[in-house]
Amino acid sequence: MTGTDEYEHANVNEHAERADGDAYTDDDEYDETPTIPARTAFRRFWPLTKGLRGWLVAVWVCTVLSALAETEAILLFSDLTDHALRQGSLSAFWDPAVKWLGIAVVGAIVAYAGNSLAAWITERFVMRLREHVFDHVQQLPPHFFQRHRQGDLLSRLTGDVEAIETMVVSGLVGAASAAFSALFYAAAAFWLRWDLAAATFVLAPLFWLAARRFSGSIKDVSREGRVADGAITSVVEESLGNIVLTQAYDRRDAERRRLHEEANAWFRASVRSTRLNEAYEQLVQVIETVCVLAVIGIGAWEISTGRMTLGQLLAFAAFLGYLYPPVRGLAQLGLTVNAATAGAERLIEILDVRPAVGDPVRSPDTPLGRPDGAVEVRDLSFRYPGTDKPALAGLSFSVRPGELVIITGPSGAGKSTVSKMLLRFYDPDSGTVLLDGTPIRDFPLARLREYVTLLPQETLLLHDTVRANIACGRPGASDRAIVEAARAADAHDFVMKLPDGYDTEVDPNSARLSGGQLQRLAIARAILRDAPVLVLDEPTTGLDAMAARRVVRPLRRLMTGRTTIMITHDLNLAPDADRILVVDQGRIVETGRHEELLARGGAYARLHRSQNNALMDTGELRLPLFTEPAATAPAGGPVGYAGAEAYPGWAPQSQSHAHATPHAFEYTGDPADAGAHQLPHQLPRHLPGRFPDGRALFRDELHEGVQDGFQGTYQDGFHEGFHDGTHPYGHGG
Ligand SMILES: Nc1ncnc2c1ncn2[C@@H]1O[C@H](COP(=O)(O)OP(=O)(O)OP(=O)(O)O)[C@@H](O)[C@H]1O
Repeated sequence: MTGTDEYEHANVNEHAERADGDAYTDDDEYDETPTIPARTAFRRFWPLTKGLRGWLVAVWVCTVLSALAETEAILLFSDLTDHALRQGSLSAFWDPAVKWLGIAVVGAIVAYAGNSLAAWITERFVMRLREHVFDHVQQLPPHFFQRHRQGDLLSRLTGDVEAIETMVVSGLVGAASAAFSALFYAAAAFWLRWDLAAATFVLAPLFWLAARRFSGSIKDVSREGRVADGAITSVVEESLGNIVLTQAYDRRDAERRRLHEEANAWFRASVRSTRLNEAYEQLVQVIETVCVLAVIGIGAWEISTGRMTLGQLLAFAAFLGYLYPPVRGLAQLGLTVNAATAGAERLIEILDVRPAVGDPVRSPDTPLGRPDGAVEVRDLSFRYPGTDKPALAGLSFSVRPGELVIITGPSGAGKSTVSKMLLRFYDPDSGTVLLDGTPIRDFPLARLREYVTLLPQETLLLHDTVRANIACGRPGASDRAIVEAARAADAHDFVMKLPDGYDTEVDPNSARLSGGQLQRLAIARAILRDAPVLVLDEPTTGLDAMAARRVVRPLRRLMTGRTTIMITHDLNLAPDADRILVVDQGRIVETGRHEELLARGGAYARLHRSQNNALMDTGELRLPLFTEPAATAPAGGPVGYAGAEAYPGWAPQSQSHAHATPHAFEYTGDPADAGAHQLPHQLPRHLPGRFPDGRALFRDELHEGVQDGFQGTYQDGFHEGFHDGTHPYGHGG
């Protein structure tokens, strides 16, 4: 029994088993957390105790032994009173005293072992539960996070998780020990004087009535407390995240008021909760006093008639003294469990939100290898959960391997939704996305996202070193590969200027890096990932003209040789695209090349005009992405790159229908000496090569002027490298 075993199979997501198969969505229920009975909540989390249950039994055994030891000690006390104390005999003292001491020592050891074990089980359970909920939350669709306050989610993952522990583990252990103790003390009391014990137990239901009276209110107030706790965390989190707005607009008072309001709710719930618990405690004290007085009264009468000794009465009173705490504990436990149910409800609410997508149920008939990158979107329609308006309505397009397709259109047209479909953040309501002819639903999610890389609008950073931030593109990448990727992304120079170079810690709010630098780190990460399909969501948005200019070259290196779908408002890159799709209201309204669309004078021409009036000149962005064939290529061969086969070992790979030019050159010679063959320098720049092992080679021109290349300083040349950051044969140039 290791504690971690088996539990992975525990099914806490009970909704998966629901007979009616209802898919919970979080649309309507999140506003008001559903009320769940304690028993249902307990059953829901019980599976997480798998592998810990043996230890729970061990704790119970310790509890039983410890209760037995206490019982025996009380009986010895009665013996001492009647024989040693009343008769004043020292010789009658030693025997029971030694026994008592022995029992006390054994009892202490057992109690220590039991309590330590209980703490271990408790913390293990909390850890599992937190990981389980965290894991689940990480699979939830993007709109879940847009709609829910992060602070509240944090509070659910911390406070509510701990609350559930008091219900499942501590609750169970507490209930068992209280029940065993109560049973032993009651049995001992009956054994001493059954009639006296029976008279006392007549009053026991009073405890139960008192607990019942309070439990509902305590659950309500706990729920209010948990909600207020989430709200406080949210306000603090949001306020700190918006500190610039707060300071720039002097919103300190407004933020303080917001915190005060939430803190007030917490304050009221907290005070009410303490008052209720205290009232319950005091009521129970009074009930106990009534019981004790009843025993002393009956006892006095019994002693006066000679039917009872003083030692027996004292032992009896001691049993009652021991008996009440567990009885009270049992009733109190009901209250604690009820309070914990409020936390459980909040976690179950999250656990019931289903991930929008999952891995394919059965593996495809043919194994899915690395695709070439042909993307086909067929008749895609999609509505975000909880909305009436479709975000996509019958959208279709296809992209051949290596092509660049730009998706543009007005705000809210559905462009980013297309990127979410390509990465399968959501499945469409109808239609399909195919990658190399295979529906993307048939790819395991992890595999799909390895083949289709997203460069999102906002640059996402881990709170870690620069090295780790690049390496997360391909976990396990060598340092050399990381540095090469950073070089290809034009990030190496600025990284080296950071205080600790690649070991400099950065974080999402780091002021250390500019927007353009962050974007270049993201490009390095994507280069390292080396996926055949790239989805770029507004890669230059938010950057000023200079910064945008600096990311163009690394972006080109990234895009070369990959299928690229670029979502952008920025039409400066449009002349380079093999095809432009203009999207509006979830449909494609125009498609064609830049010049054709401009000549047509339709939606695209209007968009282009409005942008040109609005945008600053971004100069270099207008450079064509793929330069025209080099004049030096020998003539007389296939269309576009005539005579390319004249270069030993290399042949043109595929051709764009738009340009009738190859997208790449493929090494067709002996794989054994692939590394020894450079792409012939006469071949046009920007065209990638591919080696038989599938690794793509990029080639591009260097900056004008002097720049650090792979192995030295270059001037007006070009260099080559593998997209995975390794370098085949030194450098070109
Ligand atoms: N999480 C969401 N929940 C509900 N509706 C959404 C959600 N995200 C987007 N939408 C809606 O879907 C439609 C398409 O949104 P999308 O983000 O794809 O547009 P876009 O073309 O990328 O816009 P922009 O250029 O402003 O980024 C819009 O009407 C938008 O309001």
